[in-house]
Amino acid sequence: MSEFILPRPPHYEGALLVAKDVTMRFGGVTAVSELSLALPKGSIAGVIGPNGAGKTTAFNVLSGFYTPQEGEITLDGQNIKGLKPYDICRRGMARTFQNIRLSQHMTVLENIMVGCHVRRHCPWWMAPLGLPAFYREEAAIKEKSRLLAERVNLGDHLDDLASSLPYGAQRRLEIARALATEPRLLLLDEPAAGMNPQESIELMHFIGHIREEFDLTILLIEHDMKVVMGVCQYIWVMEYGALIAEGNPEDIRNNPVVIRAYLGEDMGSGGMF
Ligand SMILES: Nc1ncnc2c1ncn2[C@@H]1O[C@H](COP(=O)(O)OP(=O)(O)OP(=O)(O)O)[C@@H](O)[C@H]1O
Repeated sequence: MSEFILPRPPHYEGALLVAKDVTMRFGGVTAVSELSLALPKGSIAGVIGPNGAGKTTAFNVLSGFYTPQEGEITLDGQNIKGLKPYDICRRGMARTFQNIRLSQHMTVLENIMVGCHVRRHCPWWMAPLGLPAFYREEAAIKEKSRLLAERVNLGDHLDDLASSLPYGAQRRLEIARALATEPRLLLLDEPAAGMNPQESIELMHFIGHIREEFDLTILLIEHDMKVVMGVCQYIWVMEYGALIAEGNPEDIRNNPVVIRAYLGEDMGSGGMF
């Protein structure tokens, strides 16, 4: 019997996001190597791997921040490789960042409103003309943003600067801004980073709830294995840019190749899964 569970051929049927043989190089460094994955609609899935495995680069490639040298990427059957992040966002993919990228000098409400502008119908030049349609839409955007702020427990902080929020709240604000773009697919890059154990548990419930409420498919990168194992139905494992394993949390937890990849980082298998 084989010692480990090899990555399976992706099941493209019913997948919202598909990557086929995607390779991304930076000069001599191959950050992502022949990555293939198919993310089923409505699922919550994770990408894990040791530091430098290529996870964030994979997210940057999937969301249009980098164009890979090789491979194909489709969202709901449509090619998105080579499109700009804004266009990919308009097609229904939103994301958060490993290093929080909020407009720190803007308020909570303003940050969420920025996300809403992706779906704005009235062009900016209507504003100086004082056209009522523009102001009606602006009011609707404000109301939608207020409701989203409430949804992420920031309803009492609408006028606070993003920079004044604690770390965990900034992460929730990033998620609210992503939700404001009305995504079908949400990519979360290390959503539990910097959170204490109680906040991480709340985050797991929150991710499950927003998936239901907003009819989302969610792909996340996470180092906190309790969060990954608790919330993901399916997991891809990367090492040195390539997939080394995939499967449900049980498969991954017991996969010697995965344990070895992490042991190589001195993380130990006992406590981590
Ligand atoms: N813009 C870049 N230019 C050159 N090399 C890069 C660039 N971005 C990433 N890399 C390299 O690609 C490899 C993968 O990095 P990446 O940040 O994607 O890993 P990661 O799995 O997200 O790591 P971590 O868990 O530490 O965030 C690393 O060797 C990194 O140094």
